[in-house]
Amino acid sequence: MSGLKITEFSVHDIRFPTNVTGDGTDAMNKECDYSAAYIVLKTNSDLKGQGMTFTIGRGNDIVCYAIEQIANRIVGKELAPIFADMGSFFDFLVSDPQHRWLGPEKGVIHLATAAVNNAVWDLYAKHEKKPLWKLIVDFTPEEFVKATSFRYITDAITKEEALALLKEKEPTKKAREEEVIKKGYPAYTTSVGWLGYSDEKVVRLTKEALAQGFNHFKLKVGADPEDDLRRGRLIRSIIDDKANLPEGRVIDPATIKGKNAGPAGCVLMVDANQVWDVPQAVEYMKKLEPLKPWFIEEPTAPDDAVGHAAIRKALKEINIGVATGEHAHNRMVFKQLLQLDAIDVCQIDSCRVGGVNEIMSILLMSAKFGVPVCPHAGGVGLCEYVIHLSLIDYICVSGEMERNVLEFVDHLHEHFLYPVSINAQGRYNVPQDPKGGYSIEMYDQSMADYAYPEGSYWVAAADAAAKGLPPPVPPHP
Ligand SMILES: C[C@H](O)[C@@H](O)[C@@H](O)[C@H](O)C(=O)O
Ligand SMILES: [Mg+2]
Repeated sequence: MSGLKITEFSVHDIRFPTNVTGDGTDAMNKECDYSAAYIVLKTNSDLKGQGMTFTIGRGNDIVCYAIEQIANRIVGKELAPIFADMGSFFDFLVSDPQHRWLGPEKGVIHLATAAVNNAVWDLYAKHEKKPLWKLIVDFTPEEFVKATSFRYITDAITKEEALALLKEKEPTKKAREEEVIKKGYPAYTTSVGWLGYSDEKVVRLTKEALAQGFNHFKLKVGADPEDDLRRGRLIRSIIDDKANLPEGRVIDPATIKGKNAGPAGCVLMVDANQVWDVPQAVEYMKKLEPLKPWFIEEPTAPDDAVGHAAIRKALKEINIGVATGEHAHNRMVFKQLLQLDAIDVCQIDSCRVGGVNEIMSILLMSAKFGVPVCPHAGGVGLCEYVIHLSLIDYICVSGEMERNVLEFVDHLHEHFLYPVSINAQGRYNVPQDPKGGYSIEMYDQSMADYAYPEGSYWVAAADAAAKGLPPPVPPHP
């Protein structure tokens, strides 16, 4: 590898018109075009690294500009010393005082950091000819700790504690790797219950998801309690009826323990996307108690760790848990959520925090505090990313899988060269292609068609708008 260098990069504003079909909508985000602020890192060899962060449309260009500014700092850098010390590389990425002033480690600048950092991890994995998860799973505990970001979290977990935790899991790693390759990783679906879907669509998609093997379903709530109850009861009426289970389907009790599962072994979760104040969240969730959800996700402002703790305490008496994390912008927010006993489920986002190194910190803290990690994946490319992170969590860090569920949304996978897939038991297959890296490479054609505003789709949409016609509906396989 001697002499391998980053020589240049290109940044792409790619937007998919999910708003046309209402995909991805929730009580806070009633319109959204799933978008990727995407970077391709080039080297003085054939090797390329791809990375992205997720936005919901407008504003993707602002993130792209920030990505350019961060990527400028790594052009010309040799890769051997970076790969040998990814922890120091992360510190370098977040330590430019001018960029740091814009965060630190939050907001647009941190989203951009994630895209660049994830692209370097992708390069590293491809260079080693391993999928990203396997690259990290093959680290020694010492290498794992070296690549993790510990700044500002040593009051929650020290390097020594992390090392001890990883060493304890080390002897049984191989067995877990074999098991998950055979069985797949547990998943749940959100794409049955987007807020903008009609009741008919919710019913149809719930039946389809059940037939596909899912037994965990998430519904968007928070716009109107009567609507939520009606939609939730519709879903419950399908998933609680044993007759609807696919033939021969047996649900493992370990996957549903303590989750308010219904008589057919199915679990419902609800997600409010931050619409409530703390007391409102408690009052509203009391109204939704008949739905018996396992948890309420994002009940209030994502930075409010104390507020989440208060909601969790209040909802304990009606046996509803609290989940959050998709908008928790760095490891320090997760630290506080864990230290305050504020969450039952930790929902990391692969590109809202600064990329893989920071995820490793959060996985370690969650394992120490005994909180399951169920990553957020409602967006474009996020499912492709997070399966790698859940595998790292299971094989190296927590050693637990059946209590966990990884979010799955069935949108836009056709644009990726190494898309995720779900097996007949409703579980994620393990990505195995040695060329796939962090699974985020997009087809050139997709990047060209959906580039904003010059891609063929957006030109056609602008033409339609000029003629007063509705936007074209993109083909879905
Ligand atoms: C706007 C997005 O689709 C969100 O609704 C989505 O990420 C969601 O919160 C989720 O949990 O998947
Ligand atoms: Mg959510």
